[in-house]
Amino acid sequence: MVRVLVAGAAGRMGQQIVRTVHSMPELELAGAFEAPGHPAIGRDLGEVCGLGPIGVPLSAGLESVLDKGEVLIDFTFHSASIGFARLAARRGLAMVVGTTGLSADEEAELARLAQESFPCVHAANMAVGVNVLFKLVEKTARILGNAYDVEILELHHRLKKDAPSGTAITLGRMAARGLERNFDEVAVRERNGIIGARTDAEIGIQAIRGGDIVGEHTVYFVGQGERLELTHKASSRDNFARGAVRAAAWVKGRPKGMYSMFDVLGLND
Ligand SMILES: NC(=O)C1=CN([C@@H]2O[C@H](COP(=O)(O)OP(=O)(O)OC[C@H]3O[C@@H](n4cnc5c(N)ncnc54)[C@H](OP(=O)(O)O)[C@@H]3O)[C@@H](O)[C@H]2O)C=CC1
Ligand SMILES: O=C(O)C1=N[C@H](C(=O)O)C[C@H](O)C1
Repeated sequence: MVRVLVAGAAGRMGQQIVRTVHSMPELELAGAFEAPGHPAIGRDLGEVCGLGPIGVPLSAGLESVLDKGEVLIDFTFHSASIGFARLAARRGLAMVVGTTGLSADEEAELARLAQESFPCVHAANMAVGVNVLFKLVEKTARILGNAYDVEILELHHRLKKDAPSGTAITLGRMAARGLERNFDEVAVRERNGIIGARTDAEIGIQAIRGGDIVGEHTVYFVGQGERLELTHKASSRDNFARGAVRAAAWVKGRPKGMYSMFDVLGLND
């Protein structure tokens, strides 16, 4: 039995994770919370998530449920995730972090805290199909090489706060790895005005926002006279949540350190 805590449990991903954990007998929904002051605090979590009453209240803040759980699943907001990681580090609480939009400093702090104090799975996308796409993009970039321009397009719902998506950034990093380029040096995140010809090395990323698009990513390898497009389309949040819950079961009892979904899925070369 894995005792799971869910951060941001009234959010889009939080609700989906609650429903997924609730459906799995090998996992126990030990606690769930929103930030103090959230209007749903005190309500039955099952009511909040459309399950009907389950006898678990939505609590106020991680500290109020910290002692009840073994693994914290976090899909919230970059600054909140870092706060949770600091608390997890003090208690040795395992974490699954799906939150995107972390700054470079926050990414580094999360990695340092995990390496020093607790096991953590961190991935911009927990869907199996996207993690296969990450591998395909690295391999495709290595095969096609410098003769093909790499461009990435991502589409998400109108309420998404960060851009470009964490998945698009990871796709860029995988392409850069395959091409032996430094992604941070070659990434181009916006184009506007008289920008001149495209450079050979750049990897472009564009973001579209609208309606209720769950998440779509395409990597274009554009050559002379042909192009290859690799696309993933999510039509529900279920695959993200199932990946996160699989990671939670996997990470319990692991040595402290930072892990990815490649570790969880056995996709490391
Ligand atoms: N790795 C993956 O597979 C995926 C990652 N994501 C990422 O997950 C994150 C959340 O996405 P989504 O669910 O759509 O966003 P939502 O805004 O719907 O949910 C986030 C929830 O976290 C809450 N929250 C914010 N700060 C705190 C805090 N300090 N303590 C407790 N709860 C807090 C929010 O409350 P409030 O509304 O009051 O701010 C909200 O309920 C994003 O970064 C997104 O990119 C999304 C899908 C898949
Ligand atoms: O905010 C979202 O919705 C999503 N965010 C993740 C990201 O930024 O990559 C993953 C998924 O595409 C949905």
